Amino acid sequence: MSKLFRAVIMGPPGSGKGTISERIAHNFGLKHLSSGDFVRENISSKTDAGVLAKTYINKGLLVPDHVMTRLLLPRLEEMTKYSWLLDGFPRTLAQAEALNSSCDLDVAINLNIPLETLKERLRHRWIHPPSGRVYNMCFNPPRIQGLDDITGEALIQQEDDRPEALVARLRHYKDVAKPVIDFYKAKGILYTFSDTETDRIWPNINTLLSTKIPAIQSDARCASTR
Ligand SMILES: Nc1nc2c(ncn2[C@@H]2O[C@H](COP(=O)(O)OP(=O)(O)O)[C@@H](O)[C@H]2O)c(=O)[nH]1
Ligand SMILES: Nc1ccn([C@@H]2O[C@H](COP(=O)(O)OP(=O)(O)O)[C@@H](O)[C@H]2O)c(=O)n1
Repeated sequence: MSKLFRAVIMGPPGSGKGTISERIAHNFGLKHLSSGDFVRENISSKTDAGVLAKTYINKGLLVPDHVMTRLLLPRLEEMTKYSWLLDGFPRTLAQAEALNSSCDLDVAINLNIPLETLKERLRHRWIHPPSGRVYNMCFNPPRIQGLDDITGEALIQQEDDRPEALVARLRHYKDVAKPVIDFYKAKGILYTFSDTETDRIWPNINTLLSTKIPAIQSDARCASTR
């Protein structure tokens, strides 16, 4: 049987994980699994995990490991036939270890973006919650201001992108990410990309994945979930 491709993409809030994941999903035909979207779906449908998660997100904190793994791992079990890219999970060493016991990763992409760039981007980030589509009023604005390109529905700014929650999120990210980065470095699968622009990072990621993915059988591929 041919091998499926499994990757994670890590980086602080605003580092471009969602933007780059969409490009990867589109170019390489992987499933893009966004942990942030899973959390938001659970919040909207008011599941127990969603109600609990919301109390942390509103404070700019990470959702506890046991809640995140309970949300995420069952979704991965539904994906055993597919190649996928997991965006935003793991965020902590405990999550990385839980993931490690359920599957073998091929690549861990780590986005290293300066703090000032992150702050600036998130100030301008607007999303369309039902689809998870992400816009930026400067970098990729919607065709009509304030409205989603596909549905014409209103865009919103997420509570946790507001400046009060943002600084706490960014600080917390740094503390918890270091052991995860070290974990993947020790496994020899860590690839770090540093720049202020997604468009400069993207060609390097594209080249890396082109060397890793061709071996995958075409019927194991599938379109992005979005
Ligand atoms: N100015 C600028 N904005 C970007 C760039 N890359 C992504 N963005 C925007 O920055 C925000 C954060 O990107 P996103 O992909 O949501 O990051 P994530 O939080 O890591 O998933 C979004 O509004 C993106 O449209 C870039 O190179 N330049
Ligand atoms: N592994 C994860 C993933 C998301 N989350 C929470 O869900 C929020 C939204 O996730 P996201 O990946 O869309 O957003 P960013 O924080 O990258 O902008 C995060 O800010 C965290 O509060 C978490 O706590 N742990």
